[in-house]
Amino acid sequence: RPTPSGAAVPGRLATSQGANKGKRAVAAQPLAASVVTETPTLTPAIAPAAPPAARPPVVDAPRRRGGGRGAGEHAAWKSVRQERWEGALELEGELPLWLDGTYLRNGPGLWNLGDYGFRHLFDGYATLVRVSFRNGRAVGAHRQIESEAYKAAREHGKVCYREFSEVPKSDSFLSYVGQLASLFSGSSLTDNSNTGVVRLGDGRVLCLTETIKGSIVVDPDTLDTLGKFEYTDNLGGLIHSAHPIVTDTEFWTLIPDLIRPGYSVVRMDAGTNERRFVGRVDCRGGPAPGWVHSFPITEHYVVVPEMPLRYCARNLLRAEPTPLYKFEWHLESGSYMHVMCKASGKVVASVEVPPYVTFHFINAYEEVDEDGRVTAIVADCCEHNANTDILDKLRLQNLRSFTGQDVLPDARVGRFRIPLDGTPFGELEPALDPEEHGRGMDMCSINPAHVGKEYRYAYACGAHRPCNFPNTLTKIDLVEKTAKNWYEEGAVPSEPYFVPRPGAVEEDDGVAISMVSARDGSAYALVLDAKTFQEVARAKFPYAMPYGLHCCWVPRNSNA
Ligand SMILES: CC1=C(/C=C/C(C)=C\C=C\C(C)=C\C=C\C=C(C)\C=C\C=O)C(C)(C)CCC1
Ligand SMILES: [Fe+2]
Repeated sequence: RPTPSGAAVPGRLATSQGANKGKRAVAAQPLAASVVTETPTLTPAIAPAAPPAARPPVVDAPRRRGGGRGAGEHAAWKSVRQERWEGALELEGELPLWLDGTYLRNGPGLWNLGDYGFRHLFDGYATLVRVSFRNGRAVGAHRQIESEAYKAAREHGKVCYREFSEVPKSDSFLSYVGQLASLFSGSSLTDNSNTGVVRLGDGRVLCLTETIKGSIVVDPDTLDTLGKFEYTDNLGGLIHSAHPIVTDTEFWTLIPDLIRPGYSVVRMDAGTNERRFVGRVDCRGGPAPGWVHSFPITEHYVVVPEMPLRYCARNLLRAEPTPLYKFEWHLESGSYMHVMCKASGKVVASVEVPPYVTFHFINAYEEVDEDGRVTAIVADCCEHNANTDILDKLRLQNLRSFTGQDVLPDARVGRFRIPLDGTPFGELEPALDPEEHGRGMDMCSINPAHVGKEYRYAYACGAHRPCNFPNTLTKIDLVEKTAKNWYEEGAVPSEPYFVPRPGAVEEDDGVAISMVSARDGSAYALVLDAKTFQEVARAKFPYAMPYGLHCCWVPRNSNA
């Protein structure tokens, strides 16, 4: 049956009123077509195109379908059960009236193809969630992003592109040869943009992953997939950082060079699709660049991390996942931090630092002496104690089998100090006692007005132990070196996203919004007062919502 998007998905239509029957639900404005397109319980989240007998043999033994309703499995790790939904959300508490705009959250929400369950959290097809706030009310929605990878999987009932740990299974030697060829061209890599979502300075909203082809433009109101974001330059490359730094006027990103190990630092003006080359950083260690999921900038510099967890072209080609997926650990190669001047593209510092593992930089800023000269760069990140175990812990099987044992590896706020005076070494120390946030630390945000500048507060996910995944929200005070924590038994909260109050002067004047998947299968957008870190409201979805990664905020009429 066609859904409003035209996609054929098995299921039934129900109005949001039906879904919310008997509850105190208030619509922000009349919703013409508020629909649930739901798949019946325990049927595939995506219908296979052909009956199993007609499908080519599967090389890998199919894993038991994850995402079932098995007791003990948390809803955070189960595939979203509908292709799309929109409706008014039931409110508990009072939303601030100034909160006027749309919170968007991206993430890998669909980990099943028929009976086949994906392995890793990062493999899932992208699910975009929206919560629009207006006049103290909230309307929610979600929708699958229509990447080529997702559309092909839906059509053929199998993985057709190379995901984080999943690869297409060849059914013949010829198709294997074809796959190898497509791999070298990059065309077999996924465009499943399941990682970040950013609002560009010109108002376009982009969903992103680490492949350049996985930059997809979406409509923040309808959640329609509008098409590929085509970069009109000739910079090439297959992968980039999943987290560009975006301001009202520009977009900075890093493009790793896997052939001649290094990174291109590039910049794109708002309103254009053309990235411009700013400069190149050569790697100090080998055999490949370190993984750059994110990086920080300051007012005048771009910080380029080179960690010993490095890309591995061979692992990109492998049919079965290796222990570190597309990466390899090269402790002997050293760990480095490089600093490039934004204006000249020159590398002004390149220092060796203690080994580290990070996905997410929090922020960076310049340290100046009494004459106003920049003497060092301070860069903070969510650091996993130089331990790659976290990648294995994020396998779905591990996430779904929490037995009460404390298995989440320790993490901290790692603070780098990179001197600009030619000293060959930089420092890496915890910015505060990690016990303050339960030794869990990832998925961070800060007040956007402080990007690249001195700052005091960061919002992130921390831990209340024992746990197998970050299960608290934490507000870090980097001056007092303390944390305020939010915790609810059985809750799996996603990145707390800071939204400033319009006109705010103080850094923490605003709210932190997080989507929470609760143990009882419910899900809600939690709004915390960023100053006190106390709950002000929750807007409840009438169905379970899987875990998601990153968010952005689109203020109302920001483009008018
Ligand atoms: C890495 C490559 C690819 C895919 C990357 C994807 C899909 C996502 C990466 C997401 C990350 C690193 C998220 C980190 C989350 C950390 C958490 C929740 C930590 C919690 C710990 O306490 C492609 C697209 C397959 C291409 C090759 C490289
Ligand atoms: Fe990320």
